[in-house]
Amino acid sequence: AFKRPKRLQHRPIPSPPRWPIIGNLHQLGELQHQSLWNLSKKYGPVMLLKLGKVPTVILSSSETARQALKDNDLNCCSRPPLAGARELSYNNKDMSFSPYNDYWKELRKLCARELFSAKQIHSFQPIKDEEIKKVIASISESASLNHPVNLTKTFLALTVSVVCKAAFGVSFEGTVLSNDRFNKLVRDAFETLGSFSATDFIPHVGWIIDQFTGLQKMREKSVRDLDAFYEQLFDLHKEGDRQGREDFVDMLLRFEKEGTVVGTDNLTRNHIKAILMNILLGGIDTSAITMTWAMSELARNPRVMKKLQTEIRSQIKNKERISFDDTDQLKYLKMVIKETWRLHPPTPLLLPREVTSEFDIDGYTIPVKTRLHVNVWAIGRDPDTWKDPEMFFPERFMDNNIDAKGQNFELLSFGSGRRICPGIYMGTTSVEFGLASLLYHFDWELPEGMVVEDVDMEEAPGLTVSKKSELLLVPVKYLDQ
Ligand code: HEM
Repeated sequence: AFKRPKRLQHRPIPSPPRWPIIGNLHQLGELQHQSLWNLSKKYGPVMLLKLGKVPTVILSSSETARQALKDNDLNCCSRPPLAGARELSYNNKDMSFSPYNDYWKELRKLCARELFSAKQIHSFQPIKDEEIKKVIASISESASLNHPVNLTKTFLALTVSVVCKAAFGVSFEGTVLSNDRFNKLVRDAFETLGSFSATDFIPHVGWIIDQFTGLQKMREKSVRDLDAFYEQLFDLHKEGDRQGREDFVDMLLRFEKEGTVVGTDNLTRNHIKAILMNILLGGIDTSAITMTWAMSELARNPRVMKKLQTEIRSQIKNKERISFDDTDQLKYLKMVIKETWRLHPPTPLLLPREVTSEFDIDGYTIPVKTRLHVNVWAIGRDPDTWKDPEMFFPERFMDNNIDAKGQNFELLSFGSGRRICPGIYMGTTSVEFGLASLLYHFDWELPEGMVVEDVDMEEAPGLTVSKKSELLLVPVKYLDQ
C-alpha cells in the first residue's frame, strides 16, 4: 500500500492511553473541565481523546483556541449530533445545536434583529426596573429581620422573571413551572446536556447504558416538562387574548401561520419550541450563575466588595433607577465581572464544535468529523497568561484591553467566531444591572459564625457549571439614601 514519505506523515496528536471500547471516557470524572485541565498539563494544549468511538480534541491555551476559532473558524463551526441535545432541540431545530447550514444562518440573523439587538434590549429596561424593585423590597424585609438571603435563588428568580416577560411576554408566576420546579428542571436539563451520553460514544449498545444509568429517563422528563411549558406559552399567546405590542413569541407564531421559510425550513411549532429552549436554557442560567459566582468572590474578598460599592454608590447617588448610562460608567464593576468570568466561565468547555474540513493547529492535523472542545476554564487559569491565576484580583484588567467579546482568546466566556454567543450584550447588561442594584442598596455580610474561608467554591457538574452549594448572605440596608 502507498505510504506517505516520513517527512510528510502527520505528527500524532498527544493522547493519554486509552481502554478498549470506552477509550478515555473513564478519565473524564464528574467535573470534566477540571479532569481535562489536569490531563492537558501532561499532554499539552492540543490533546486527542477517544471518547468511546468519537475522536475529540481539547484545546487548552489561548493560542490554540485562536488557531481554531479565528484562523480556522469556517472549518470547525458546525456542531456534532448529540443524543441529549437532539431531543431537547426537536431534532436540532434550535440555534445552539443546529449544524452549520442555511437554516442556522437565517435563524441567527432573525434573532439578532428581533431579540438580541441593543434596541430590543433597551426596550426591556422597564421590565427590569419593575422586577428589581420587587427583589429589593423582599431583600429589605430580610434585612430588617437580620435574615440571610439565598442569593442563588434570588438571581435565578430575577433572570427567569425578566427573560419570561421580555422574550415570552408572560409573567412567569402562574405558569406550569413554578420557581422551585423550574430550578430543578434547568439543572437537570443542563446535566443531561453536559453528561457524556453513552449513546453518542458507543455504537449499538450505548443507548442500553443510558437506560441503565437513568440518563435517558431524566432526558425524557426534561423534554416532557419543557414541552408543557411551551404549550402553555402558546395558549397564552392565542389570538385575541392579549393586547399590546407583538412580542417574540407572537412573531414566531405569525411566521408559522404565514408559512415563512427560514433558510431551508418552513417554520413549524417544533422549530419555535426549539428556539424558545435556547432562550430559556441559554439566557437565564448563565447570567444567574455569573451573578452568584461574583457575589461569592466578593464575599471572600471584602476589599474588592468595598471598593466596588464605593464606585457604584458614588455613581448612582440618590437616583431612583439605575440606567444603562450609569452601569456603563462602572469601570471597576466591569473588571469584577471579567475576573468572575476568568475563574468561573459559566460554560467552561463552550459548546462542542465539529470539524468539517481538515486543518492544522500547532502543526497537528485535525481530521474531518473530529469533535472540538475549547477548555475556557483552563485558559483562565493558565500561568503563562495570568499572574497568580488562582487569585481573585480584578485590577489585573486595569492595564490591558482584554474583554470577553470574542477578540481576546485569553477570556472566552462567550466563545468566539461564527458560533459566539449572540446574547453577549443581553447577558452582560443583565449581570451589570443585577449586581449594581444589589450592591447599591445593601451591604452584604456572612451569616453568623462564618468566616471568609468558609465560603464554599465547589462546582456542580453540567454543561453550565454553577456553584454547588447555595450562597447565603445577610443583607444590611445601605442607609445613606
Ligand atoms: C452571562 C451570560 C452568558 C454566557 C456566559 C453565555 C455563554 C455562551 C457560550 C460559551 C456559548 C457557546 C459559544 C461557542 O460555542 O463558541 C453560547 C452560545 C449561545 N448562547 Fe449564550 N451566554 C450567555 C447569555 C446568553 C443569553 C442571555 C442568551 C439568550 C437569551 C444566550 C443564547 C445563546 C445561544 C442561542 C447560543 C448558541 C449560538 C450558536 O450556536 O449559534 N446566551 N453562550
